[in-house]
Amino acid sequence: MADAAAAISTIQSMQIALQLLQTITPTAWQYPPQCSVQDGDSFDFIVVGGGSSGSVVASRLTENEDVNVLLIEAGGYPPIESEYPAWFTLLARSVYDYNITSTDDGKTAQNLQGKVVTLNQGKMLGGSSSLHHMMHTNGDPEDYNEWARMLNDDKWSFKYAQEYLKKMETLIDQDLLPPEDIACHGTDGPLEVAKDTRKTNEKYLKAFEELGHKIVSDINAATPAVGYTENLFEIADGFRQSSALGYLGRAKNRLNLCLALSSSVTKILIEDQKAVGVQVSTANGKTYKVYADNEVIVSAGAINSPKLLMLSGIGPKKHLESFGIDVVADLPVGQNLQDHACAAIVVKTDKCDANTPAANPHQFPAPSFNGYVSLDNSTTTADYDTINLEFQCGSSDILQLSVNMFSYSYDISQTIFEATKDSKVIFTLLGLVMPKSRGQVLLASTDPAVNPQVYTGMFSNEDDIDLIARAFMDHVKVLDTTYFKSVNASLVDMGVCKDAKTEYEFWRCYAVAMSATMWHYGGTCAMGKVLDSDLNVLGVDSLRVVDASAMPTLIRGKLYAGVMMLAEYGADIIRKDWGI
Ligand SMILES: Cc1cc2nc3c(=O)[nH]c(=O)nc-3n(C[C@H](O)[C@H](O)[C@H](O)COP(=O)(O)OP(=O)(O)OC[C@H]3O[C@@H](n4cnc5c(N)ncnc54)[C@H](O)[C@@H]3O)c2cc1C
Repeated sequence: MADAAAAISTIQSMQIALQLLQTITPTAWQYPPQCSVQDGDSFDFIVVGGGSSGSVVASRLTENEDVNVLLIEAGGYPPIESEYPAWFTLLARSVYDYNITSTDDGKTAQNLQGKVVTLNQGKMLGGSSSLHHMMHTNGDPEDYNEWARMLNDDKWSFKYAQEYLKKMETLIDQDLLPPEDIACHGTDGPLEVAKDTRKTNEKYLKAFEELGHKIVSDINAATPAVGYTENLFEIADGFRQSSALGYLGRAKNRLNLCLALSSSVTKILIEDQKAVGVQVSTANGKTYKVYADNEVIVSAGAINSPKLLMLSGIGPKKHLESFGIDVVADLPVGQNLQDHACAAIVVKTDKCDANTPAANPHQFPAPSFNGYVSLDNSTTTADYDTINLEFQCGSSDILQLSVNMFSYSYDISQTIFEATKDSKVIFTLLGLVMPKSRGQVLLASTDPAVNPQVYTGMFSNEDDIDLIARAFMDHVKVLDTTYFKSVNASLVDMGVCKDAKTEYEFWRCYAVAMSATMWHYGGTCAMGKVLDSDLNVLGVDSLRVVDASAMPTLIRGKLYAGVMMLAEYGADIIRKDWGI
């Protein structure tokens, strides 16, 4: 416990020291300057939230210099620790995070601190892309084809979505991939991505190959997206490539883009079922109203977008009425919350590598490889994925990750850390790529400063528990492969589920006991439920939602690339609708 408590206190001290550095805004030069906004000002478009999606929308709309856009962001410029890829742990639970936690359901997350999930979300320009973990995966082509089927609108099918997946990116270090993979990538988009290849991963990939898994050079080029692979990251020249850097960096000299930072939208102004503007509250206590001649676009993320809509009278009628909010549109806002539920295991070896160099802050903090696995022949798409990280003996990184990022309890974090004291370990996060469970976001108060209530709904669907148990049983077969046997690999005992009678029972219990988030929240203002397939809010004119909440389902990968595709596509739909 002593080490875990010390790790938290070290992180908190570093966060405070770095906050002081941020008072001179050392990173601001890379982004648009702030502009002065007056009560009553009007713009062609107002974008709420300068995060991953909002940066895309504001940047794409202002490519036309006849169009003026106000981008309103609750946070400020990203701090220096956001730029160094290895330092993301310092951003979790800091002033750059909304510090939203789930509601204790008495079943999941019971080995996380406070028995709740810490639902990190970036509160700064670039939003969650300024603090996330930078793994760049497109999901499976079938994910988008499924959206098209659900929405009865072919424009979301992969053949069109792929154009936007390519439009957003520039693949650098092309020599690390074969030509057929390169053809699946963009070459002049705002977001730079690169492959992270490390020699130490070879033995692990070989072990999974021995079990019959495919090893793929690039999961984004694989159809179906199944196999084991080293990762592509949104890291270029040693720095994080957030959407703010990529998209707003390009727009920093545009006079038609007005950026308001440290400003929270507290309400969407709606007259006669038409969004006409927004009400804003600034960090220094000013409030004002601004107006949109064309549209208001909400890009506040999968937790804050539904909150803002509900505060503005758009949401489930009964729920809004219970808070005395006048109902503008009765829609299932906040329902359908999805996340990639997961749980961690740690495998311990009898090895310690001598003379390991200090971690390079310009790289992802540990060698990593991911697996996307289909459990049986009845499905061609993946059922589960794993993120696998190798940590050296005595690594304090794994402790910080466990205690501050995953928020495992001090006891569990200490158990993990003890395991590394005399052995190299592999930390694996195993999750379901297409969970059936659903949660919900509800208002906790009519005060816009209060975080909403989030019920993750994790493992509320029995099929998810069955699937993840089988997935764990499948994954741990790797302990019987040549390499893992040669280093006497064994699972670290987390002290949970001692009463389980069978292996299947153990993993069912373990997955729930050790459940955590992959931070891939989506679906809370889904197309087909709250939005039409052009991202318009049903029953309210001149209002769209463009962010992770608009996704009808998650994608079978990490979420960001899919969200960016949706934002690129959304910006194009808006431009076409307005002929700009
Ligand atoms: C810790 C973490 C790790 C992750 N790792 C990965 C990964 O490795 N790979 C991957 O693909 N995905 C990852 N993700 C998921 C991915 O980052 C998100 O799905 C994606 O960034 C969401 O984009 P968004 O535009 O919906 O929301 P955000 O990027 O969160 O943007 C929302 C923005 O709106 C602002 N805002 C909110 N409310 C208001 C308001 N009322 N007024 C004004 N502004 C407001 C916020 O401050 C924020 O800037 C991770 C996410 C997290 C949190």
